[in-house]
Amino acid sequence: MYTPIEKANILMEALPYIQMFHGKTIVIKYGGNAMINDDLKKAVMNDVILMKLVGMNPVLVHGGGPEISQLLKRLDIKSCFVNGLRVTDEATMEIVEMVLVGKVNKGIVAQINQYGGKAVGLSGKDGQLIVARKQFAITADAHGNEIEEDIGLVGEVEKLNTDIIDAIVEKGYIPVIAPIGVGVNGESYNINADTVAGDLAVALGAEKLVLLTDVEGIFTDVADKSSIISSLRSDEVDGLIKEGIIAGGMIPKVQCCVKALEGGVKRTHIIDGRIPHSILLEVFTNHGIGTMVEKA
Ligand SMILES: Nc1ncnc2c1ncn2[C@@H]1O[C@H](COP(=O)(O)OP(=O)(O)O)[C@@H](O)[C@H]1O
Ligand SMILES: CC(=O)N[C@@H](CCC(=O)OP(=O)(O)O)C(=O)O
Repeated sequence: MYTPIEKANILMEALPYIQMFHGKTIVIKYGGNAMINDDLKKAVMNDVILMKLVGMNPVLVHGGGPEISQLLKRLDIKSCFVNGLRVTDEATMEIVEMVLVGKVNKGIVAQINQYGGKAVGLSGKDGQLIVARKQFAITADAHGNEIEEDIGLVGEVEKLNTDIIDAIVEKGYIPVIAPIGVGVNGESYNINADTVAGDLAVALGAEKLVLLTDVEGIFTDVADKSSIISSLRSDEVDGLIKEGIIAGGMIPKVQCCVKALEGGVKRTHIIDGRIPHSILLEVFTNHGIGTMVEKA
């Protein structure tokens, strides 16, 4: 148990961070276990509500890959990934949009509102927020030559029209964004949620980008928990990828941090969404958690 003075000191630790981030935008990519476990879910929602109430502007971008895969399985549609991106034909796109926009997005919005926050859900179609174009996956043919592989309705961000976010934030709401893009002919595109979060952080001139994941952060040896890298410079990233130290799903995450830093975002963090209130610990305390990726 803490004494009253210890409790007061803990609260005071947050003051410089509240001052530093007052009026500033913080983009949070919400995904992984923190989206499945009820207690973790509640902790994330309350962290975001707290940030908003002390004058920060949190913007939540959510994933939902596991929920999409679950429904596809129930419908007997196979999930297939190339470079971590879901191959998306028309039938899959319909499910992706139903799950992300209809279910996940509205679920998050309802929960934030239930806990006393004010949230508005958007997909990339609302206010033409995320204009997208088709993305090809870069793979290799049998001779090792680089080729562009058609992965269907997977998109990349072409343009972000952030007016709708500005309007919502100005009215005191927390924007909750599903990573669905809209093409020039009104067609839907499936976009990786980390990518949307990174691009949006740049477009909004965010102070911070926080990516929640299911590991403690970036390790030099994934098998050795003591090898966590607490701070990484953006010019070290390519070398770690080439050496195979950063691999798999961590590659797009760290690359999206680098892109965000190059686009002017001050700080980017990859943190463990399995820790209750990990966002609070990162934003409001002296001992940030996970891995911070900073500009070289
Ligand atoms: N150097 C590394 N440090 C930490 N995780 C790594 C590293 N290299 C590869 N990974 C893998 O990346 C995974 C995180 O990516 P991913 O599973 O796509 O996350 P999410 O589901 O949160 O989007 C980790 O679970 C881990 O298996
Ligand atoms: C193109 C692509 O792969 N899109 C992702 C979109 C959801 C997502 O990114 O969810 P997570 O963050 O939970 O992985 C998908 O279809 O799974």
